[in-house]
Amino acid sequence: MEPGASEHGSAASTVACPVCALEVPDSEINVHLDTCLQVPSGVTAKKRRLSPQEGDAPDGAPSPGRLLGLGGASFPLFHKHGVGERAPDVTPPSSKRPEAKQNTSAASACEGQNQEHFPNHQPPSGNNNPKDKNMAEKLDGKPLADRMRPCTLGDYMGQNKVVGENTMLRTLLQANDIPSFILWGPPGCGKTTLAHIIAKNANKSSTRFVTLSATSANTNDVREVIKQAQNERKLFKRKTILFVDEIHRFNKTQQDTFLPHVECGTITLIGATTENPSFQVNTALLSRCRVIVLEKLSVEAMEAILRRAVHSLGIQVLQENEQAECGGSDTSECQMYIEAKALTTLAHLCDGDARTGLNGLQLSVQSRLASGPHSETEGMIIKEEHIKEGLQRSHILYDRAGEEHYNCISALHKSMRGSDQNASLYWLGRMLEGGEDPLYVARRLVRFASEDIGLADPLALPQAVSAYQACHFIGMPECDVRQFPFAYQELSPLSAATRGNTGSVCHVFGPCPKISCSLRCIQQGKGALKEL
Ligand SMILES: Nc1ncnc2c1ncn2[C@@H]1O[C@H](COP(=O)(O)OP(=O)(O)OP(=O)(O)O)[C@@H](O)[C@H]1O
Ligand SMILES: [Zn+2]
Repeated sequence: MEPGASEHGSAASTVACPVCALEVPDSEINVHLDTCLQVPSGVTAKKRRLSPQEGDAPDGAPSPGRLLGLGGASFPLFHKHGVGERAPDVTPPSSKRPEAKQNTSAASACEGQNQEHFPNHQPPSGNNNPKDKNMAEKLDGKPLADRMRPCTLGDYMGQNKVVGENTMLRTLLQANDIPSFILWGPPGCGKTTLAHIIAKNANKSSTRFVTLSATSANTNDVREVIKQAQNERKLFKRKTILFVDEIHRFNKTQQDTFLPHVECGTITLIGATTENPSFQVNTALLSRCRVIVLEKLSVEAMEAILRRAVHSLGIQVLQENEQAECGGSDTSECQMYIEAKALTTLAHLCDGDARTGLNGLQLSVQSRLASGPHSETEGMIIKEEHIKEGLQRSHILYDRAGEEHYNCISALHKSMRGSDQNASLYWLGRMLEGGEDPLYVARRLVRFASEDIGLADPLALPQAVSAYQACHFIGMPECDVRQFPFAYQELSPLSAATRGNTGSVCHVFGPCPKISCSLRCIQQGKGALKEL
């Protein structure tokens, strides 16, 4: 049957789908097309002929025709179009479509912030308090970090150098004049979140927002997006912003695909990467995009993010001298509290990674809820120890093969050069905890002994070399205890001595020689020397 032409009287209000040729009621064609166009390319024509109802996945499950969005939410490809204004797709529908990778709206993650959107689910058994049930419902389903993803720059904490008042990026965003740029920063510092905010606030009638993740997309997906972008520009005068998460995962050839299209403005590219773009992104692409560096979130920003989450869960922050009170005589009124100190500790421990912080909070709350009924006279309190338990060990960013590997060894070298015992101990601990090869660090110590101490103490080099050998013989995990810090213990005072500073660190490891303990103390700002 010819598309759109129907001779049957009864079919006057139906129209043939240009994709699968199925007759669909006029009013449902847009919905049908959304489903029909996005059936994975491998699906046979027979399967394509499903009616929209049949094609839909069962309640709650993402249908095959839907594209996975950030954080697991799903969006139809033409999400932005209202049914009435929906534009027909001009690309051949049979061509391969990106499956489960692309997403044209980043907006819906923000829905999660409203409590109504929390899915219904049974709370853990063993606790029948209705208030707690409510809390458990809020915490079930999507991870808290994803649910708390801010939608406005107002809720976006920290990163003032990049998006603070009067910064260039902020001004451009406010003017809806978005340049191509690459966001570079450690995990959980808000790269994806910033892209979400841009998507949410972009002028919908003039801008289309598409998301790809380089972890799952391939060159064909990129070409597809570019083809659509060209059509959108030609036919509807809409520009396309393409957000590519983890852009460093694309190899140089794949990155080349973007070049001419960024150059001529068919797409505005926003890339996000945790790796140094100078090494991982094509120079040609770099010259077309500004690199914007996001920093690890500060402890203050982390606290603000955590407080916002705590507030949204209805948990009250308990100051040091405050007494937790049950809201009423009825247990159902019982309030959950979190110690202010616990929040601060969490903010310190997550090392500027908001995702880790929020997920740590979620875990502590959930485990507190699951621990069963609590006292009827006292509210339920999340204490520092619960937080620590939730995080298990201090979260430290380390990447043996990437950027952090060089950052940390450089920091260790420089702290030793500066005779800063706590700092060098911290960096050493951080590397060993992160799984670094101890011999790599020991080799650096040898270099340090010859370069930085040199003839000021001729014994430095033999000591460093014997430390290297000791590590070589013993290996991890034993060199975590005494053996390995030995190298540090020997060298740092030597460095101190060469600078006329006679500080000794022999007692640094004190009664607890485990480097991980010292690390934790330093991270919490206590200082290993004082603590142990
Ligand atoms: N600046 C911020 N303000 C408020 N919340 C933030 C901020 N940065 C991150 N978050 C929270 O942390 C979560 C993770 O952040 P996001 O996904 O943006 O990290 P990312 O930098 O893209 O990390 P990755 O490189 O691992 O993808 C978000 O869902 C959000 O809840
Ligand atoms: Zn169809």
